[in-house]
Amino acid sequence: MQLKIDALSKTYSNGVQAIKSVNLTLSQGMFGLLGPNGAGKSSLMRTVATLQEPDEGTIFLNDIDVLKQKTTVRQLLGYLPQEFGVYPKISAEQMLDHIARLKGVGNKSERKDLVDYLLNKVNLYKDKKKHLGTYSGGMKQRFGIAQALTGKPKLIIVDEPTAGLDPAERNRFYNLLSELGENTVVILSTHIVEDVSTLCSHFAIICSGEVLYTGTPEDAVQSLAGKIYSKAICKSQIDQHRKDYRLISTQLKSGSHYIRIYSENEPGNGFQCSQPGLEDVYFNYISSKVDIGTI
Ligand SMILES: Nc1ncnc2c1ncn2[C@@H]1O[C@H](COP(=O)(O)OP(=O)(O)OP(=O)(O)O)[C@@H](O)[C@H]1O
Repeated sequence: MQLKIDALSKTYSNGVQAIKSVNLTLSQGMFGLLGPNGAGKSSLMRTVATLQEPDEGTIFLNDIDVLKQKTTVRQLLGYLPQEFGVYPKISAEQMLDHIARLKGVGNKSERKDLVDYLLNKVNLYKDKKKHLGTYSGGMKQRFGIAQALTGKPKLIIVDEPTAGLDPAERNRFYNLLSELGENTVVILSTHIVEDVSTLCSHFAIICSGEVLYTGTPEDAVQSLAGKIYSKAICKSQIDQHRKDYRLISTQLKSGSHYIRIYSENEPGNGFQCSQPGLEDVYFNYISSKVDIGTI
């Protein structure tokens, strides 16, 4: 399976250009689409999920023309949108049964087996009779994955699934997502760097509708080796350092302000060379587009 996006653009009627000539090629496995709020991730996801039209460009899933063969794509698609509404007075079991029926599983016992299998997979089997309205945020997200997996999808899109989950539930969710990549293209849209470093073999950084980087997390981090420097400073010195250096992030740790800068050469002035991380890669690209103080 391969998903190929070429020269995709979208401008909304209010004039916001949410996608700017995006080119991306995704193979099977987990692909992270990383970007700050408003980067255009959901616009891109909705377009790939056949829910909105671009102004220009093409998307192919193998030889299927995604923008033209919508019904074919929908049969192969599992989608967990950012805003995943549930019917509060229906149990998980009833809802999944209904979704399986909509996805064409007509035989009742086959459907029951499928629903049980999926609920077991997302660790909700024991809660299957509970109304969805009583589920916690993490349980709802796991249910969202179960519904996205109904019908053996070849393309799975999960849009910011870990936002708002506590660390334990996020871990549970990571484990679940890590199993999805085999034989499918999985696109995970997120603004959380850890989501990408934990799960994704490939990723892209997107900001203001543009793809700024695409590759593996390892290569991205390696490209910054020996170029990230850090030091602790007073808050009042931040603005001056912002002027003097290419400041890529500031962090408050135990009451002290730590800054990280990108520099091709040894900057002196008390800076220590620091091991780069994926967060540095992210901020390094994003800071070229937006004021990191606003991220
Ligand atoms: N239906 C719409 N009409 C007009 N503008 C829109 C619409 N949907 C999104 N936008 C704008 O397009 C830009 C990209 O938004 P989008 O939701 O795709 O980004 P995102 O990366 O998913 O952000 P977030 O993480 O906040 O959801 C933003 O400026 C947003 O305000």
